[in-house]
Amino acid sequence: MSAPAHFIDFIDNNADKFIQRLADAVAIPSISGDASRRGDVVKMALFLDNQLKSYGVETKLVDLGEHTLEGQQLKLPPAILGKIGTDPKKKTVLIYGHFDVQPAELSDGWDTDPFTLTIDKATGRLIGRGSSDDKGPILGWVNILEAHKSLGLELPVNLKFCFEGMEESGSEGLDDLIESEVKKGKGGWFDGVDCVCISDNYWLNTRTPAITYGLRGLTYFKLNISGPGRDLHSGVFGRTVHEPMTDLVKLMSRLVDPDGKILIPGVDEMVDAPSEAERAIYDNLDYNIADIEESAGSATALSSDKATVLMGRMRYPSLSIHGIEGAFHGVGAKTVIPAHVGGKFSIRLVPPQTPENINPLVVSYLEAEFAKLNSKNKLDIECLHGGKPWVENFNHWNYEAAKKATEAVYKKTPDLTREGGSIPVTLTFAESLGVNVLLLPMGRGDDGAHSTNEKLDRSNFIEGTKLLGTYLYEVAAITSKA
Ligand SMILES: NCC(=O)N[C@@H](Cc1c[nH]cn1)C(=O)O
Ligand SMILES: [Zn+2]
Ligand SMILES: [Zn+2]
Repeated sequence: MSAPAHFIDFIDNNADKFIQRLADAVAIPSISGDASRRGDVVKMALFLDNQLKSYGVETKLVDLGEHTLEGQQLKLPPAILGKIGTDPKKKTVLIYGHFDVQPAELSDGWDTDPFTLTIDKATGRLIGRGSSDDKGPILGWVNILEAHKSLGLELPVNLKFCFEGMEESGSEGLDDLIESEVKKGKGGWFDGVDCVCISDNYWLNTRTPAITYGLRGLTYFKLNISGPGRDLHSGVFGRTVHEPMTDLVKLMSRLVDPDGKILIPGVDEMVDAPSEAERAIYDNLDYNIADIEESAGSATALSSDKATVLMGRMRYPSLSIHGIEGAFHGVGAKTVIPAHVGGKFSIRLVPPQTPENINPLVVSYLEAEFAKLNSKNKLDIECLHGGKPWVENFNHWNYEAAKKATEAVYKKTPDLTREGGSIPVTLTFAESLGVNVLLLPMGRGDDGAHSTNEKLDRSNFIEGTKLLGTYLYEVAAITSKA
């Protein structure tokens, strides 16, 4: 059962309206990691809830409690649970997405205001924070609902939705919600779910659609080093007191080599080398070094061997240094010794690594390295958040449906990929619901998620909406034969 032609036509004929809806969503700066933007994350939840309701979805906003951010006690933004259709003869597909975004400032190097969707007519790029990660994909589902309601067309499957506003900040509160719904059994929100579909990642390149069966996990650290009672004049106190920034830079330099090797004993060693057969998977993906260098915007790939680069992203851990809170970073030449600095880094994890088995290695290594500095400053190691990696069985009708839908819409066989990023809730869905989980990306490898000038190509938004809709029809078709 392929998607009806009038559904496909509706998507084409309403493309400009869908892009306006994306512009309205991008205009809400729903940055979950910024306490001053918490009201905007809630505003975005209400915007999305309203859209879902207007196309016939029964929803509930779930209070996830409170958390501490930037020293403030804040209410977590609500999660949105939704459902439409209860036909026992149909499969039930659970859709997950997130409506929060990463921080973005014009001064980071954006060419346009990050929270005004800018349409580049020449390239078809829809530029704005969240366009690809993840407002475009979640609005793809809304577009599908609108099409079915407007056309008086029955959905081919029952749908349940779980949308959250804290994904970019560790999905706080969501695991507890899912687990408490699952515990309710028959009456629980996720009762009857047959499979899960998540659209929150990217193709490998700019040409070939992808289906994704793995994600890396994450553990995120902040190393706080403090000493002097206040910021000091470097002319008065330089070579006079232990400097927190000097200690921190030394410690951070001992985490990872420039070639990506992780220096914390036991971390890289936990992961087996690939077999010949596994290596062949990476050799055969439609990908070349030029793709990574084009999307990175620089000819700086760690190797000229494509399988090595791909495995570095998909099946090995990586350690990245993100920034230093409290360090002088303004214009000019301020001669300050910062009194407190907080160095941030994270490790992307792959099976069998988890925050539980990796964090003790990180903490004991850093404590030992700090002791070697003989500094009188104080070190405090904070783990900000974490999540486990996930790898799925792709020999399943859920993946078959996604492959057929991709072939129908894009006339291409999709790449089967593992993703370097993390979506902590994926494993929770897989384990607590016991059903197959699939990632079906909408955007391209050069979208620049989390970066400056994030974009979603117009064609990916429109064809991607058709893809997600067609996938639902293929789920219905495949499972009705089984
Ligand atoms: N599109 C998924 C995504 O970007 N996930 C984030 C999750 C995260 C964790 N901490 C901060 N963000 C990712 O960085 O992979
Ligand atoms: Zn995302
Ligand atoms: Zn993201």
